[in-house]
Amino acid sequence: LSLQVMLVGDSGVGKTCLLVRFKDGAFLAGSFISTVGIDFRRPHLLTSSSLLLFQMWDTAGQERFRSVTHAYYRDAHALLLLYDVTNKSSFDNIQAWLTEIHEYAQQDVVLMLLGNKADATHERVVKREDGEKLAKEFGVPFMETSAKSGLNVELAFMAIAKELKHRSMKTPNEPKFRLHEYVNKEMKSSGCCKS
Ligand SMILES: Nc1nc2c(ncn2[C@@H]2O[C@H](COP(=O)(O)OP(=O)(O)OP(=O)(O)O)[C@@H](O)[C@H]2O)c(=O)[nH]1
Repeated sequence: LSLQVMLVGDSGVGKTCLLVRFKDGAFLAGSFISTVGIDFRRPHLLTSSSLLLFQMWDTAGQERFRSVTHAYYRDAHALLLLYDVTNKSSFDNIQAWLTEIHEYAQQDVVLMLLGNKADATHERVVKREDGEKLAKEFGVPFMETSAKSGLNVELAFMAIAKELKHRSMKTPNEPKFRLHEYVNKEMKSSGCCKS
């Protein structure tokens, strides 16, 4: 099963880093090299019952590459929409990203909202509750992630994979996979004080 997954969101929110963390288990520290146009990677994920091949499209967040990325939305099975919890405008732009997604992506595209850089406690300006609220408003699953610490990275990709796998099987007797419930159950809190 080959799944086309696209990472979208403002420039600098950590799309490339999240993908590298998932693929190689490493964090790209230091200088920030902005993605030009679109970057293709092919990691795979082993679930309990099968090997899932991901085709990952790491898109450029910069405005000047938007027309390039629009062309790819149509083929995406899933979209990971990222904002940066240390950057308010990346959060404020989520609505605009959602409008764009509705315009260009397939109607049944699997969508998940991710608040990245959850490790950056001191620089945080967007509260987790704000992310949760926005996600609820738009009916999309949400979690905070960190490409730096690895928080929820595997889980985000695994949740997407499970959802897509269930959709592709189309076996009527199989209980429906509930992405929201799975995410809520499995999600690790990034907060210090939640029990
Ligand atoms: N603290 C922290 N920094 C991060 C995290 N993820 C990414 N960064 C930093 O944020 C900067 C931008 O990361 P990228 O992954 O290149 O951002 P991008 O979204 O791919 O940007 P474009 O390619 O321009 O769209 C880099 O300096 C990273 O080191 C994270 O989870 N925590």
